[in-house]
Amino acid sequence: MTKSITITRPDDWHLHLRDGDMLRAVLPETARDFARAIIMPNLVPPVVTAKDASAYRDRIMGALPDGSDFKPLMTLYLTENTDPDDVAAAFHDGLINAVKYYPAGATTNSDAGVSNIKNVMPVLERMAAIGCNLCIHGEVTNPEVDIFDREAVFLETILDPLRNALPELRITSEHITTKNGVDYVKSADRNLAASITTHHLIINRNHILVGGIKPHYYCLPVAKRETHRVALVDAATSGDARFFLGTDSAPHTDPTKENACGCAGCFTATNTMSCLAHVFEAANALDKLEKFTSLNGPEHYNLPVNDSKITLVKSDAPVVYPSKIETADSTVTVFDPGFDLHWKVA
Ligand SMILES: NC(=O)N[C@@H](CC(=O)O)C(=O)O
Ligand SMILES: [Zn+2]
Ligand SMILES: [Zn+2]
Repeated sequence: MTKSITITRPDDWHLHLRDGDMLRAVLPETARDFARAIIMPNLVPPVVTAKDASAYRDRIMGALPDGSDFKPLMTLYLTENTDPDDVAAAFHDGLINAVKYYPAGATTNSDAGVSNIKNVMPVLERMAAIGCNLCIHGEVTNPEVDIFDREAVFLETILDPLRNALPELRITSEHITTKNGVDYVKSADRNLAASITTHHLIINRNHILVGGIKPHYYCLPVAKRETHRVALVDAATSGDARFFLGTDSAPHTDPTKENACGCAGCFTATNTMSCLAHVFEAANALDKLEKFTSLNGPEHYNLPVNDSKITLVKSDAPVVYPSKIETADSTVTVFDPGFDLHWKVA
């Protein structure tokens, strides 16, 4: 039996495209299904100034497949030396849609991030005044805090005090992985939303660790126990406007993942819409998929909804997609949900 669903073309509110050969390899995977994406600035060196963002946007546009109308939404990487005037000018010019806060040392290429939030308050105050969104990787880095508790501790010790100090600041709590994150976002009546990844709707920590270590399921924030995954699915499929898709598709080459000190990141760009249709159908919530992938994000970012549509078709035979994509020097493994996928973008 064939089933289909037509929805507004989706956007990805958290995406890593990298640069150079990797950019050229992964960009078509997102541009195929998505109209826009918020582009993460954690390159080496990071995208810190308006000038950096403008040059990076040009490189992305140069790597787009012919005829693609995909639009990258640029961000700046917040450092303790970020100039509020540079951020304000970039936002007013429409060059950037958000600024990204990485706690120093929390994740891939975050060393230039924030060590003490006090040192970035002038930038955050300016962003609150002009309506520029702050995207946050919400994990503390204190070595004493257990890695599975780092998100919950961040909410209590950094995010909540920040929101009390600057209630006008618009914030995206990115890639939330816990029921604590869901509940915290639900408790906010304005200026706070959360992105949820594709893989955190599918895997829990057992998938990473049971029966041998699975490097391609290792990402940050690390997947938590099943009760948290269920809370994320409930939030994503609820239709609540405060939750939307940010895939956090984060390509690393196979040798850097399958390594004694493997990199964090799951590459989901290739099969994200197939995975999401599966998850939403299993939750009896296919009618909420469009809100999660296409409507709630633009509302939070004060952007128009896309006018084009996509159709997802369900077939009896499993969808065939590559298990790896090629880059100039290596391969990148595509996220394996662990079950057959039957939905596909037509
Ligand atoms: N999510 C990840 O595990 N990795 C991301 C960084 C990030 O989003 O934290 C990356 O850049 O590889
Ligand atoms: Zn992150
Ligand atoms: Zn990310």
